[in-house]
Amino acid sequence: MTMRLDYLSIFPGYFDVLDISLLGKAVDNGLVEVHAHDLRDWTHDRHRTVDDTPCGGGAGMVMKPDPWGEAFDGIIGIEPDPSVHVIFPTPSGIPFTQSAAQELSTVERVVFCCGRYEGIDHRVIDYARTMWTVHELSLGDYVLNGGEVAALAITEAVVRLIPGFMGNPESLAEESFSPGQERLLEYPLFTRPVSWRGMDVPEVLMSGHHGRIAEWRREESLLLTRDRRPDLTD
Ligand SMILES: N#Cc1ccccc1Cn1ccc2ccc(-c3cc(N)[nH]n3)cc21
Repeated sequence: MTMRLDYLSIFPGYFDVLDISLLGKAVDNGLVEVHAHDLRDWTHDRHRTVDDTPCGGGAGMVMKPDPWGEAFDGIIGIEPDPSVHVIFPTPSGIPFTQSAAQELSTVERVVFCCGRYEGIDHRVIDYARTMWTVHELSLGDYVLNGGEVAALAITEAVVRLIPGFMGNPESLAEESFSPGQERLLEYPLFTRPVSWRGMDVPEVLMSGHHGRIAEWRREESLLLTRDRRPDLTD
């Protein structure tokens, strides 16, 4: 299966980076197909206007609905199709999680709608919900200037889970937040040299005793999780 990814933004250049590294390889081997679009291509005025003042007053500007609607018509189509997943990154979205990434990794088509300014006219999202499967997703409780960086983060989390993308899929199964894994943070990792700037790799890891190593790693994960993410231990 090839996943088609479309990105709608006034800064489509953000997505040039998808030609690099593992994602570039996924494109080369046909696992994913990437298309970035400039929202301004669907404006008709001399200034290629995409924003206007908010109805009801307030600070900043809001993205006009018209360019989005015309871009949807051109990129996705005018017929409803629930198999198309449309993602609006937004600070007011539901938290994006590994399980959401897992679900999205099985989808054939994803369209990222990257807003700017103070956000997109709400009717755009309401319209999209009548046509496709819509996800309003937040990366976390902090505010970015637009949806592009969030779209890149979601893309990476999703595409790496597509079967055939990662060289060693077994490593995915062991990761924190993977299904079936206890919700613990990753234990500290070490590699050679065994001694570096007066600091040594913990002896247990050099013991070859797999039972003790597993026990040490679990204990370290429990301590780290309790200290940094007590919410995961509920
Ligand atoms: N909306 C909005 C908004 C509201 C207040 C202040 C600034 C913005 C900027 N902005 C415009 C589009 C857009 C998309 C996603 C995020 C976003 C996601 C996470 N998790 N943080 N920030 C922000 C975005």
